[in-house]
This record gives sequence, structure tokens and C-alpha cells, in this order.
Amino acid sequence: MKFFRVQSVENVMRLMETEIQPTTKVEEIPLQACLHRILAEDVTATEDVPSFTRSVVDGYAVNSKDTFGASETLPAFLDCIGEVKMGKSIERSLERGQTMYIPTGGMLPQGSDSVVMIEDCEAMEDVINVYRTVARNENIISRGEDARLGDLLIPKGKRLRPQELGALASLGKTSVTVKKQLTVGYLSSGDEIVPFQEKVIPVGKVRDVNGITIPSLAEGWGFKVKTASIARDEFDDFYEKAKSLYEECDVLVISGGSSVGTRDYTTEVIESLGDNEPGILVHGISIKPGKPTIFSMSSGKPILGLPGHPASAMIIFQLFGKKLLSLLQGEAKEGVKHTATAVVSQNIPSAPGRTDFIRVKLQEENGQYIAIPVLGKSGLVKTLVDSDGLLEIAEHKEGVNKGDSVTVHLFS
Ligand SMILES: Nc1nc2c(c(=O)[nH]1)N[C@H]1C(S)=C(S)[C@@H](COP(=O)(O)OP(=O)(O)OC[C@H]3O[C@@H](n4cnc5c(N)ncnc54)[C@H](O)[C@@H]3O)O[C@H]1N2
Ligand code: MOO
Repeated sequence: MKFFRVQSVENVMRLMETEIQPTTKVEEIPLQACLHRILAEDVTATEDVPSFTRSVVDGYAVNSKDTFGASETLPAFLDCIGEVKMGKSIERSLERGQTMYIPTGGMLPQGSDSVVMIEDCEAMEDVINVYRTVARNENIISRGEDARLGDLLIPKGKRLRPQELGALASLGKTSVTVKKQLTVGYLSSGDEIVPFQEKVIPVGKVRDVNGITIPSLAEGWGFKVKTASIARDEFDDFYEKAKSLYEECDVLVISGGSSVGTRDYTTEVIESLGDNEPGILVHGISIKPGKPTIFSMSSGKPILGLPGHPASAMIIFQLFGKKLLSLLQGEAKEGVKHTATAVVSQNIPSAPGRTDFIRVKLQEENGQYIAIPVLGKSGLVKTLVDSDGLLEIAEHKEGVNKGDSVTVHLFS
């Protein structure tokens, strides 16, 4: 493996797609614990949903033909023969010219095919004046309209959001088979890095920023995280910590030492884990920031080496870490990216042959967002705090011009 034989963002993404095999570990858990988990089985409807045709308004159940031509000046007159009770089955059927009062959610009686809203009617003892023509199926939800018995309701591989949980609840599913939640092993490295809890630190030391940003991102995406104390720039200490995380977790993420400095043990340690087959596949991406990124596969397990600079680490983890975890977790398709459209506030040059991710702040002006670059080195944490997202300048472009409309990837 040669150092810094940079590969394009696209190549690295493709490589991840071919190398990473989705986990086969599944578990059955209660529906209430399924939020953000990946469905491991196709869910088909075991009954018609809803199981009966119901009204979506308070009004009168009618045969739409009986309202044909009805208007403010020429109402239709229908005989009211009773009332539908909420939550109860209705045995009586309507004959032509008849109606029944029906609450929102009530079951439609046989002989009716629509509901006239109460506001469009007037009750005159047992006769209801209908002042509006309604169409067939108006103001109702038909039996099986959500899903018919046997329909594929949610395909496997789908990340379960609150609405999928709602659909599963509507079928009476109390437990669901999902992919086992992956555990991300995270390790910060470097002699200069000290735990962030240290109140006073000697000159030359730096508090561990990546040790909080990277696990927080992974947890926010629905993964478990295990960490170890900061690895020293010394092979044995680094190796021991990396090895135990590698063995206990589904994926290992290391920050720092990804460059080519003499004290950088990261590559050596990565190559010592598992069978190192195929080993380091990427060391260097044509991207800014984050060029010295490492991606390795060993004994079927992915290892990601993040550059130490906090902005580089976070940006690379957002882009490649999220993709890697989503592939490994067996998500059918990565979730929709959170983006905003904005107008660039100034010219931003970029070197062709490299994908640039510019931190930007969004400011709303006259109903549109203005993207203002937050310039600063990738070692500066404040640049991340000041920015709302990233503006991507594609590899083939020489920059963007003031006034260009661009897509900004929002920090989640
Ligand atoms: N000769 C070259 N040198 C460098 C290159 C290059 O192409 N050729 N690339 C530069 C780029 S780009 C980056 S990014 C860095 C990445 O370096 P490392 O991944 O080896 O990271 P370190 O040297 O360990 O740290 C860099 C910087 O970040 C601070 N750091 C590290 N870990 C943390 C942490 N957990 N929390 C907060 N800050 C952290 C560290 O103290 C350093 O200041 O390499 C360039 N060099
Ligand atoms: O590109 Mo590095 O990632 O300068 O900080």
C-alpha cells in the first residue's frame, strides 16, 4: 500500500459499496424499541387496513346518488333513520332516500358510499336537508385503502421512522425483527491529546474534541458506541486499545495519526488487526479537508482512520462514516440527505481534481438563504460551531461564483 495515492470521493464510495457486507445479525424486539432500527423482514398486511369503511368527518352517511343536483337553493331531503355509534359495528342498511348521522371515525352503514358534512345539512326533525352534492367516496376512508391483506407494507432494509412504527401498530404488530444494532468502536490517538474533562492542561496538550463529536454523530444516527482511553503514540498501547475495540465492536474508527508523520502508528496498528485481508484499501482521498483518510477491511470488518483535525474528522465521518455504517447495518438506501438551497455570498475558488467541502453559515434574506463561507483551518473547532452545513464543490469545478445557487448539506 502506497501512502497518499489519493482516490476520488466517488471511487471510495464505490469501494465501500463493494467491500462492505451488511450484517446478518437480527433480533426480535418490542415495537416500542424499534425507532431508527433497520427492518430485517418484509412486512405484509395481515388484514385489510383499515378493517372497515369509515367517515373522516362528522355528518350524514348517504348514497351519493341521493344528493345529485343538491344545492343551497335546491336541497335534497333525506329521511334520517338513526345514528352510527362510535366504535360499534352498524347492522342497519340504508335504503335509497335514507341517511344516518355518523361521527368522524364511525363505520359507514351498508347502502351508503359517502358522507355529507354537518355544515352542509340542516336537520328538520327526522328529515335532513342536504345543501350540497357529494361524490362517491367523498369524506370516507375505504376498507383496505391503507393496505390490502397481503400487500407489502414496508420492505426489509427500511429504517423505521415514527410513521413506519405507526403503520406496524395499525396491523397489531407487537414485536418486529430488525437488524442488530451495530456497535461502533471509537479510539482517539496522540500523545498531545488529553481527556476533555481535564480542567488545566499543560502547554502543548489539546483536549479530546473528536472523542465527543464522532461518538455523538454515531449515536445520533442510531448506533451504539464503545470507546477506550486515548491511545499513546506508542505501538503497544495503541495496538492493545485498538485490538480490544476491534474485537468487541462491529466497526473500528480511529482518529489521528492518519498522515505520514514518523510518530503515526495508525497504519501499522490497522494492519495488525484481524487477518488484514484485503487490508488498507484507501489511504488518501482527493478531498479537502480530510485528505489523509484511511479505509481498511480486515476479516470482514471495516476500519476507518479519520484525520485528527476536528473539522476534517467530523466532515469525513459525516460523509464516509455514515455511508459505511449504513451499508454495514443493511439499510436498503441511505436516508434522504438534509439539504438547503442557498445563494453564495462570494466567489470561492477550488482546485479541480479535488472535491472541496466548504463550511458555510446560512443567513435568511428576503425569503432565501445566503451561504456565507466560514473560512478557517480544519484544526479550528469554532469553524464548525459557526457553520450550519457544507457546500460541496465537485471535483471537476474550479469554484463557485458569487450569486450561484448551491445545495448545502446541513449538519444534522
Ligand atoms: N506531509 C504531510 N503532512 C500532512 C498532510 C500531508 O498531506 N502531508 N496532510 C495534512 C492534513 S490535510 C491533515 S488533516 C493532517 C491529519 O493528520 P493526522 O490524521 O495524522 O492527525 P494528527 O497529526 O494526529 O493530528 C492533527 C491535528 O489534530 C489534532 N487532533 C488530533 N486528534 C484530536 C482530537 N481527538 N481532538 C482534538 N484535536 C485532535 C492534533 O493535535 C493535531 O493538531 O495531517 C496534515 N499533515
Ligand atoms: O485537509 Mo486536512 O483534512 O487539512 O485538515
